[in-house]
Amino acid sequence: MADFPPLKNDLLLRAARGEETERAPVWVMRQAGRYLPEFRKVREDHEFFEICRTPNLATEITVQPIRRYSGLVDAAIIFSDILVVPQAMGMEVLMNPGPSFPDPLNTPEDVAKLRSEVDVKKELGYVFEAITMTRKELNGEVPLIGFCGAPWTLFAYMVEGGGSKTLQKAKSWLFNHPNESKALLVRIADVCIDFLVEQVKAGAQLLQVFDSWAGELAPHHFAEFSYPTLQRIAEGVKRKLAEAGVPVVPMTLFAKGANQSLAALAQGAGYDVLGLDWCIEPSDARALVQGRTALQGNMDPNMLYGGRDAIEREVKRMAESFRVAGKTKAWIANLGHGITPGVDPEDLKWFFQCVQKYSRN
Ligand SMILES: Cc1c2[nH]c(c1CCC(=O)O)Cc1[nH]c(c(CCC(=O)O)c1C)Cc1[nH]c(c(CCC(=O)O)c1C)Cc1[nH]c(c(C)c1CCC(=O)O)C2
Repeated sequence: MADFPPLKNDLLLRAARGEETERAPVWVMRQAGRYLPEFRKVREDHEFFEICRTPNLATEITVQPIRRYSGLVDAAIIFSDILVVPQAMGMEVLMNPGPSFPDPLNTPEDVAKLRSEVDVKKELGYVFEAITMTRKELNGEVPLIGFCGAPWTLFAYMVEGGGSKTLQKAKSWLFNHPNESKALLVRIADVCIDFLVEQVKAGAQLLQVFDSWAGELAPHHFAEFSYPTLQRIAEGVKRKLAEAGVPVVPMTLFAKGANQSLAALAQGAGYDVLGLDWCIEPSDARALVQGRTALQGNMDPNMLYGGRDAIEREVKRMAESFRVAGKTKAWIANLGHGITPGVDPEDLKWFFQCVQKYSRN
């Protein structure tokens, strides 16, 4: 592993380990994105996946919000996309403007079109290069988060061929071909494990798994189809890191909409942090996880369109609801999903400032 500048702000890592912190660390999902004029400027000249594949561009965009919000934001997340894993498995993915797969998996026979062995170093080496380059560029200012999509969410994109309101095709697979579906979910999980392990070797200091479509499944279907592969990833990553003699990093699971499954996830999925969407009261989530995991979240991203007073009231309320016995502890402040393109960057700055103010112990 490369030698990196010492970390100056470890709030994120301490909160992820369940510790009390002087204030809550804060970052937001999609913080390097279209709401930032400096991001849109780079996008004028470069395609989305071109940026992902060009380490110095991915590095530049990853650090844009860290520069703009210096001292206010406590983590960077590597600029990439969850759909680089289906690409590594041999699928073509376009971004125009949403994701689309020209040749999705229509039937279980189509699985034969995927690469039988995926060498993540060969297919996704550009991500690892970007991570190493970003760690150097960050100069220890904040920790760097690596990530991947959850098998169920990736499976849904690979079968649907893009976004979908109903997930009719993906669910038809689950219900008509449960065994083939589970086999594919495990195959995706195993690529995710190698991908996350290599991200840590390249310099990622915390890992997040995004199960954006978790809430589309009935809780018992989530338990049957998604949970086992989420557990496989947490177990596999931690075991492989330990075997390689690499310090194990904290892992976050963001299973959007799976609030019914929080207690089960905290019990046995193997993650250090569970991310929350805004549809659950933080104090209720605390009761469900019983102190077994830290929590991340969870302001409704659309609150950022509500004006400064509303943002301030909401952050104050959220910070109180996340407290444990009156203290800020085991909490990573964030939105309940990604920030959207229309947000005024100054309103996000206000959100960060409010978190710093109201989460102080
Ligand atoms: C489902 C999903 C995707 N990608 C991702 C998810 C899981 C999180 C979630 O649920 O939002 C994860 C993701 N995508 C992106 C990141 C980068 C890191 C970050 O700042 O959070 C991360 C962590 C960049 C991106 N990924 C994408 C953009 C915008 C693309 C552009 O610049 O035109 C960015 C900044 C494109 C993307 N990528 C994806 C979609 C559906 C879209 C189009 C819709 C949209 O724009 O929000 C797939």
